[in-house]
Amino acid sequence: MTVEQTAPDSLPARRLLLVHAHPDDEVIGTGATMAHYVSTGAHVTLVTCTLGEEGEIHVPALSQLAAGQADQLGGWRLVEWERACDALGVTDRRMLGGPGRYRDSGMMGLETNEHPRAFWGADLDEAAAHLVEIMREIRPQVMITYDENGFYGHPDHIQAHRVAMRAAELAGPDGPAKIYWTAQPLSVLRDGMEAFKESESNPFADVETIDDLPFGTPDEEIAARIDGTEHYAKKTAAMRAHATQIPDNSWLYGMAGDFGGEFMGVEYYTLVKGERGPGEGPHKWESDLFAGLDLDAR
Ligand SMILES: CC(=O)N[C@H]1[C@@H](O[C@@H]2[C@H](O)[C@H](O)[C@@H](O)[C@H](O)[C@H]2O)O[C@H](CO)[C@@H](O)[C@@H]1O
Ligand SMILES: [Zn+2]
Repeated sequence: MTVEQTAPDSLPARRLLLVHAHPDDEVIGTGATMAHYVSTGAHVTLVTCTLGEEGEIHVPALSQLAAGQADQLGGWRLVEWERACDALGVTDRRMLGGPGRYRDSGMMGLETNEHPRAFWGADLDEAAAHLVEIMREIRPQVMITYDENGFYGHPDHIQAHRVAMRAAELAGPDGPAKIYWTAQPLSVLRDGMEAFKESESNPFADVETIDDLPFGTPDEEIAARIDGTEHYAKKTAAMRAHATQIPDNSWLYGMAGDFGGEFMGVEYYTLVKGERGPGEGPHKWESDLFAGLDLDAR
């Protein structure tokens, strides 16, 4: 956990800020991207908004930590999160407002959404102010967060989107010049559905077509494709650190098993602020989130 301020003049030239909702989101959606930028010398700052107190527990020996029993899952996931960040090489990792300030709201519509510290009910400008403070310290040129649906509709993901976008607005010139939202191209989802058809743990088992999924972006609306396949071992180690959330038989390991494919090793983004830099392929996808930026300008 980074607690001391980072001296502005000690910052590397490229600075990436990621805003996620729960411990484990960072690796599932952006683990390869984070490992890639750490390995190429950029400063990567992860801000996670809750401790994930309301999560499932896939480690039977820890089942009594659950919210309805000892209510210690948040503290345990904090340690999982630190270990996952260590595996990715991310040293600057922070909880929004400090560990425990905002609580995991649970799935949409549950009573836990009304908990007095539930992130879903947080005051937007108060929560954004914590992030503005980090932006003023780090001055990230690039920020990654979720789309307005939080990628799949979880209240904490939707709130993380709102807080991140509000903070970028309030931070003015210290805010990011480019903002990306996590995305999955429809072509990759289609390939994934085909690839998992015969698989025992199939994430697509409950859907007829990819149109039934709460996420998916037309390929032509994707702006960036970040290839982190060389960081296979780091991403898998980071996923294993989140053992309460990602069981050993998770379909995610099936995707990671095909790490060289367009699944876990490659991550995609839409660009919602800033100019798209030079790109490749039929849709001119950027292969670098800092493409087109004048890094000396900040
Ligand atoms: C990836 C992610 O955002 N996970 C959240 C999510 O977890 C889901 C939740 O436990 C649900 O009850 C399960 O059926 C589903 O499989 C899980 O992905 O919501 C949790 C509660 O808010 C959160 O702790 C977890 O990080
Ligand atoms: Zn989440």
